[in-house]
Amino acid sequence: MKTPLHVFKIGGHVLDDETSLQQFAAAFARVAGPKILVHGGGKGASELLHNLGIAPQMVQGRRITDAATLDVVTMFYAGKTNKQLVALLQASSVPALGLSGADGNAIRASRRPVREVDYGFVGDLAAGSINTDLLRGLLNMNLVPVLCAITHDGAGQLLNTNADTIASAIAQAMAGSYAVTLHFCFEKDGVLADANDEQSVIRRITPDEYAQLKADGVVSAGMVPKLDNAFAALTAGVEAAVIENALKINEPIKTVLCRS
Ligand SMILES: Nc1ncnc2c1ncn2[C@@H]1O[C@H](COP(=O)(O)OP(=O)(O)O)[C@@H](O)[C@H]1O
Ligand SMILES: CC(=O)N[C@@H](CCC(=O)OP(=O)(O)O)C(=O)O
Repeated sequence: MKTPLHVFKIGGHVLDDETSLQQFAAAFARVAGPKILVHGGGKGASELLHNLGIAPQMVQGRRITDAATLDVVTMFYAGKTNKQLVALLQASSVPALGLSGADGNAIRASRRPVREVDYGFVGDLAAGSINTDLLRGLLNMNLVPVLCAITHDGAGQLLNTNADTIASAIAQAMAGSYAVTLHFCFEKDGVLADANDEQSVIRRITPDEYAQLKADGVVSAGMVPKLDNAFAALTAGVEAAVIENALKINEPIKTVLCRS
């Protein structure tokens, strides 16, 4: 029997609000057993870039990351956001250890090739990108790795990688030795059948139902890459994938994704 491992991802809206973050940290502390946390911060990064006079640019959910943008997001994700989150987790007695993908060679990426769009310093993850030995070693020391969206190419270049993709890649890579549950946490209680009705959580979704929800436009925007990443993880051997409210991770309300 494989040991259970919980891989959590939290995103922009929750990270933006200190009260929500404190509530998440307290709930996260109650999750038993080995766990890993991946965080984004895209919403705050866009606000900061805007304030610095750099126009944020997103194409298909990925940030066009020129050299100036890379500097800002590195300072923001690997600096302020990661360290503030680690401090709040420590305050909730979680033995958190903050890492970028460069630290301990945790996540190696390759710069996205220029095709129709030049994404700049955006990193894609291939098989073998995740340093599973490092993560296993940290978990065996009873530490909780807290990873941000900054990766590296192994030749000295930092890169910006979507945090949902990182969480899914970690879940898939760790599935060889753990029974992994992947949790995508955000500010709603799950995937909603009606975007205007917070009570309309769809409790389970199969791949066929997902295709229909996407075609009908019920699932759109940032939820599409989240569900694509979650279903990809299920196909690649992750035991379970859920979409849930970051403030209610220990409550039964959530969307559970099913293989069929
Ligand atoms: N059916 C749906 N149910 C819930 N959220 C949805 C749905 N379709 C689209 N969304 C949108 O997807 C967003 C989540 O994606 P995103 O903003 O990228 O999250 P994060 O920054 O947490 O990764 C929600 O805030 C919501 O606006
Ligand atoms: C390449 C790319 O798009 N990177 C993302 C990384 C942060 C992220 O994914 O944040 P959320 O999960 O909060 O959206 C970005 O800079 O927005």
